[in-house]
Amino acid sequence: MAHRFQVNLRGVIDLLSHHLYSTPGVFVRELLQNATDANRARQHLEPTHPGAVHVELIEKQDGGPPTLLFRDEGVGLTEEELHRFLATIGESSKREAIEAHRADFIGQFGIGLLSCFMVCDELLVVTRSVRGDGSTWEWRGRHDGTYSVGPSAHPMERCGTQVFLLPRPDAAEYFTPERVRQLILHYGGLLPYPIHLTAHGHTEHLNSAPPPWRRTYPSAAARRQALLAHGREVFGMDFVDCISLRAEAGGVEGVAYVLPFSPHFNARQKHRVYLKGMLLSESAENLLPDWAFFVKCVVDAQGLRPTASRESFYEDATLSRAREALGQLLRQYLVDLATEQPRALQRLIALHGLSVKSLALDDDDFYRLVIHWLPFETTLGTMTLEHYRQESSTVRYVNTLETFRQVARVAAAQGLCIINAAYTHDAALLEKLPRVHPDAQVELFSAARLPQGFEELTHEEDEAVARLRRVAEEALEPFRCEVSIKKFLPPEVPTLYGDASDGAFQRDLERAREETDALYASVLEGALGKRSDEERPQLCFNLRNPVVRQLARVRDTAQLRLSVEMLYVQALLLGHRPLNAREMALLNRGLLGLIAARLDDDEGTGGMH
Ligand SMILES: Nc1ncnc2c1ncn2[C@@H]1O[C@H](COP(=O)(O)OP(=O)(O)OP(=O)(O)O)[C@@H](O)[C@H]1O
Repeated sequence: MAHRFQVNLRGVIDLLSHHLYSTPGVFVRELLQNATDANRARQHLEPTHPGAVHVELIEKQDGGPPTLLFRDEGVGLTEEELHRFLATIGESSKREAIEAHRADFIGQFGIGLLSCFMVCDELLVVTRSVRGDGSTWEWRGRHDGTYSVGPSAHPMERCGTQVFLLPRPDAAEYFTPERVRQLILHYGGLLPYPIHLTAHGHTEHLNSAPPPWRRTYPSAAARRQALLAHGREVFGMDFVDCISLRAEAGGVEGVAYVLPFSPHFNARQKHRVYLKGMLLSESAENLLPDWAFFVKCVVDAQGLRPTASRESFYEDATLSRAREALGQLLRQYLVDLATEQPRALQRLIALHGLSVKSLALDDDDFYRLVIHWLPFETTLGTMTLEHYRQESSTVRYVNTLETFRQVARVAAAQGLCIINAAYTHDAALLEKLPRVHPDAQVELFSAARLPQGFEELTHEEDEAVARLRRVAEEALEPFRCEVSIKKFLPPEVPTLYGDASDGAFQRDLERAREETDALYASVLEGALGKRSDEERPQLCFNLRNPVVRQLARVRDTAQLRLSVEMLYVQALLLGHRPLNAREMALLNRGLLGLIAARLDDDEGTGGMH
């Protein structure tokens, strides 16, 4: 025999309140939404019906928390509908509506009314249907899952529905006039039907003004001021600029605000989104393309679908078309800035360079428009690509921070401009340059090439450093590092360590070999074995440096070797390259050697008293 599932209502309410809804206050949203949907459904039958929502706090004689009443003049419910739609979780009349009308409703899941049980133990619905025989019916539902239906002792004069909420003592805070007013404005401030609130004998029309982007203004400047003021009110910050949004797909309308600070890379902004005038979420993330993280939006959508929690939009084809259209508007904003207000664009790039770079990477036309405005860090300071290309026909860049650190000082002293493209998107943007501007030359710069431009030694100098060269070659042979001695600027730099672009990779391989087991080591060995002599790293000594000149005169071979080893390790450390085990040992030996030599000196001269 088949049995029916039993649903424990308390459990379901608990589930909703803890996992689906962010706060008990959402019951106001659900009731406003039901009243709005009921008004709409009635307008489908009687197009001239005006529709309104009345909310009232009815004081109790005993001084206890007032009863809250939501009243509409919508379609109402028949006795049969009360049983079907109110007593069955997941049943919704809106799902049955014909396709053309279904999209007009906000509700669709048949669970919204349950949210009332987060703040009350008993719910009374009194209703008179436009489709019924004129009688008034009552449905009384309780949090324990029981309900009763019967004819009402208080017949309604007009069709519509009244929902009475009898507060639970611990939820009394939701039943004060201030709180109800604030919740109505928060969730329903943009709803298309007038919402009236009556409390202490006073009635107020709460949503009299249309949303700021739909109002008319005497001038574009007045509109901009009003929209920025709205942004300040909603998000509590002063935005740099505002961009009007409108997308046919999903019927989206609203404003995007340009953030006054640089957000984290790819930090998805939380947008305030309304669905048919009802606040859906203050933290919707999926509305804009990923690159557009420089704006925060307020939008109202007529044709997007909510998720069951109502707190974001459902990912479907319409949402993706809407996202695409909104992205186009933001792109157009940037294009207009580039062509009409380049200074404003530069200010925006200074704040939101990452967003702009990210879009330029995906979009060739936009790239062409903005690439020359984009700033890059170079060995000669930060400059735009336009500035760079005025100075040098070939764009040279390095793609790791280590290489940049290694070459920056020396390259700058030679007047060589090299871009640090280790930042997000920079290397990819530069590599794209010749594709978009065929005359541009772009080159990945290798630190090993830097010494090629250094001044060669004279014959006498060459002879004077012969010993230094020999000792250095022997000392660095175990590290497969070659030695050269030249003259370069600045004189304060004693050595420059340079390797080909894959040098760092080779060093990583060597370090990995030290740290892995035999089997894996043999695999790495294969990779290392392929390395040719041309790829060997090089330590270039600078004879302009006083220490190096002094070294050339040192007679004691052991002392000379120790100094060379220390300069080698120092050069690696300056490039922020991790040391391998042998290099660590070298550093330790060198430091201890220097300390010992210093102590010997002190003892010799009677340094300790
Ligand atoms: N004010 C009202 N006037 C007429 N019918 C109503 C009213 N409130 C609720 N109903 C009926 O009760 C049903 C269930 O309402 P409920 O709020 O639980 O779900 P829903 O609005 O259909 O969907 P959702 O869970 O998405 O809100 C509705 O589909 C509607 O038929």
